[in-house]
Amino acid sequence: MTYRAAVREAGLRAALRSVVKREYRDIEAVAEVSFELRAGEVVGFIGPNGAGKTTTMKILSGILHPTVGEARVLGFVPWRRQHDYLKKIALVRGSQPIGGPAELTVMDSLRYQQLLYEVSHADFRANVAELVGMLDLESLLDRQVRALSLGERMRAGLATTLVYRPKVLFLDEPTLGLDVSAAAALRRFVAEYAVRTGATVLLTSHYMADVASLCRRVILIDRSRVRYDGDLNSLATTLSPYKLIKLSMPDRTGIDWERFGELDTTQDLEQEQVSLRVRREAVPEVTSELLRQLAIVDLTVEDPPLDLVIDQFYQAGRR
Ligand SMILES: Nc1ncnc2c1ncn2[C@@H]1O[C@H](COP(=O)(O)OP(=O)(O)OP(=O)(O)O)[C@@H](O)[C@H]1O
Repeated sequence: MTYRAAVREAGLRAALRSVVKREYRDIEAVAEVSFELRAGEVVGFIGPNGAGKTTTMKILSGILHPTVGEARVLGFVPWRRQHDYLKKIALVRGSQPIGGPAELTVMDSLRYQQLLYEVSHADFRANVAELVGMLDLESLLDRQVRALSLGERMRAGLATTLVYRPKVLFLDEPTLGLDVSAAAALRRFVAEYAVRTGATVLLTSHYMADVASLCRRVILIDRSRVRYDGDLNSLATTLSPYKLIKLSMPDRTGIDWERFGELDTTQDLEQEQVSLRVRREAVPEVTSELLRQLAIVDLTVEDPPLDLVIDQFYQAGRR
């Protein structure tokens, strides 16, 4: 997907000139992105700002027509926007949690969706009852959408989107701006919804907690290309050549840590702890040297935290 974006220099003169003669620049948003999801999978789609995640979601949900390339979801070409397709999928964006007129109450918004998506009365009643329970919406049903808080809007938005039971869900930063407990509640809801309905979910989020709690598989894109597609647990092994050796010892004076590895200062450690970054292949040898030479009380070898690994990966891509 290449966007054609209008550009101009700063200043009033350039602004006036651009009214007569517009200049454009091509922006390649999604280039080498290719993947396949199995029905019922919940997959994390992660990447730094501007990587092309939202553009991919918009293509797959039929909002954007890509400049080149192919996509099929449930056998449909998304950008043909066939009614039968749109009834089976949903795009939920954390930045715009709920659509439709903001003057409506939450219940009216649900009914509006019922008409739009032709949900039978029986299905509507059953789905609303289930969603109201799962999302704790009872007290919000008679409230106007415009007067809801961000977290409440997200819950109401999920209910209005899911009331027609889409089979494929595109969740674009669903926890954006939510507090810790609202984000955790949303994660629980998505996990439970996916299990109950067998929906396929593609989720973008900058919070690794979302991805780690919901997805076994992640697709990592950077600068419009897929850089990793696989098991979340293997991500650290693939992206980072280092492990962390954490050790506890009461007396740490006069030790030249550089002989063993690189001191890692990114972690919150207890007073007696030290964390060393050591290349994976050197871990057995360094560990035995540490134990032989120093009076260590406790030693563990860990993969670096995923957030850190991913951040380092993003930083490396910027250089
Ligand atoms: N409507 C548009 N016109 C021109 N360029 C666009 C448009 N929308 C997005 N882009 C550009 O396309 C690239 C990918 O944007 P996209 O929104 O898909 O990224 P993202 O991975 O979702 O980022 P973020 O994490 O910041 O939401 C960026 O360089 C962005 O500036």
